[in-house]
Amino acid sequence: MNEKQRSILLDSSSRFPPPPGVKLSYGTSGFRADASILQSTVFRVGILAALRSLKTQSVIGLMITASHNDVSDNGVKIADPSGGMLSQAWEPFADALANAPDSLHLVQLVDDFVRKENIPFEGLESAEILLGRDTRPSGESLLEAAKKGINSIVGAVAVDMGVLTTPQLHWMVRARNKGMKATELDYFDQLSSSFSKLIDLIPHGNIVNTMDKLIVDGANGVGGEKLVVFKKVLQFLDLEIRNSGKEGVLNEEVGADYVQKEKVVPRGFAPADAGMRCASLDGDADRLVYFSVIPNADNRICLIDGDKILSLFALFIMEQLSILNQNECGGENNSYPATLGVVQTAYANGASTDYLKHLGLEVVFTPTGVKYLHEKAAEYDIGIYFEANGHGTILLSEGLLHWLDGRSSKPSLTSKGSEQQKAALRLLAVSKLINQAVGDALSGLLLVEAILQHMGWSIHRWSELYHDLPSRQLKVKVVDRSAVVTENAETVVVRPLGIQEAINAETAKYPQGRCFIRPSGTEDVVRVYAEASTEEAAVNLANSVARLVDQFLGFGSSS
Ligand SMILES: CC(=O)N[C@H]1[C@@H](OP(=O)(O)O)O[C@H](CO)[C@@H](O)[C@@H]1O
Ligand SMILES: [Mg+2]
Repeated sequence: MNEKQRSILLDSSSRFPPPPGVKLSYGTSGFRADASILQSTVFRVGILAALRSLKTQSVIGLMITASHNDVSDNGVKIADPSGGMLSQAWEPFADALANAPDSLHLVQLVDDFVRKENIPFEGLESAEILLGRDTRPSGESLLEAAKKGINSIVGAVAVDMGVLTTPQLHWMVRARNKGMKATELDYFDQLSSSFSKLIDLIPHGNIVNTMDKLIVDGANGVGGEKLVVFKKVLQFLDLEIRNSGKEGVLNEEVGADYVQKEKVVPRGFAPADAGMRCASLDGDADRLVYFSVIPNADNRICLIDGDKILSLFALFIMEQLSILNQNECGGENNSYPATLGVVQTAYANGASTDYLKHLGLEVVFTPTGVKYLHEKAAEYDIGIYFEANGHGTILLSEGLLHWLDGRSSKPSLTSKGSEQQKAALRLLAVSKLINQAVGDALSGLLLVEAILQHMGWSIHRWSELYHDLPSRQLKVKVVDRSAVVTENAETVVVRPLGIQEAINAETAKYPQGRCFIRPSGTEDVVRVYAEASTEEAAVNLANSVARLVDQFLGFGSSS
């Protein structure tokens, strides 16, 4: 770093001192905290984004959001050139940068890192960072802090894309780096045209849902706002949007996280909605769950979570692959040996995993956090990943897409051949509809709707694919959640010593019992997940393991 660059950085960073006594970590999905303490962190992530852009010589994204967390929280994360999450190799630097005690340390850190990573840094190179934020009131001033961070690196340019869903920003970064058009209009165009394509390709006689409207809970956030705009250009789908943010508080008793964890109707929905097809987005619209209100059941819902969305997607993909694999009139088999895999986390309901395995699918597990699931799914020609909370997508390999392109344009004289052409066209449309960068509630919703219409299924038919095992999730406040160390995709606790044995002993008391704990990466809590054969058993198991967590790690413990 030359003297001029060093003094610009020193000067600007001295205006963003870190809050005293706060230690932040990049976590499951970027930095998150109460918005009032994030100015310095976001400024520094601006610097990081500029360095990442210089290093990769590509467009980088910076998103300001705290997703499903309280409206008073906020957060910041980076989208890499592919549109995916920041490379995990850079996370330790992100942590060090966020926690540098003053500007001198910060400049030294940047200098060392630039040298170690060989980042071109002569002030001649350019860097471009797309900025987005959700609807949180703190977003605007945090975005200004990010711009200041970016501008303190010579040659780096910040482009404010305004209020966006998280997946929109990731999509734009990916599109820009592929040399494609990348405005919000382009995003809506691509989604609506691929959705229409899938509807066009529906076999005759299957259409049952077209007249039947879908009611969406927008979590009072950006997803609701965007859907109101999108609805105007969207064909073949009757949408009613509630909790679109005009009134009501972001994520307060609304949204996918609330619906999935509490399993009750969100605000804005009533017993009169019983039987309707409903969906919930989270605060930044990267999660999607479906539900239907159970009649006369005290606000309880029938939840269709990420696991069941995954199952629906898997069935559709398998159907298309099986059509493509049929020999055309006994001719040579020119099918593509596509690998298909599904990726889940320990939060996946055990019944879903059994169901998927029963279908003959390869099911693998990773730790919580899309960065892990995405990486694993990318190992397959078609990788489908979902967290139970509704965050997920389908990745299709370049090799497969190339083959499908050829297959879809090959003229065919036989009916089987034309069926195969249609299957290829469907998979190509899926690859355009479903966000290849990150899980996306809007594109996921359209794919669900297209598949339900393709299958001719109601929400109830879909829900009956399998029955979830009763489950319960709890949060426990502890002295230091980093004292919990897990392995085996978070299913086994290795620290503190002895707690895993105690959890095992509790779990063994319950038929079909399964239970694990892990430190949250987005909140200052330890999470407990329990599953068992009855509702009561799942609740009891979760409660007794929560007590164990409190004994080992709580404020009355000796740790
Ligand atoms: C149990 C649960 O829902 N965990 C969520 C939550 O992470 P935690 O590390 O559990 O706080 O937020 C992440 C980011 O949205 C999401 O990827 C993850 O699935
Ligand atoms: Mg989210």
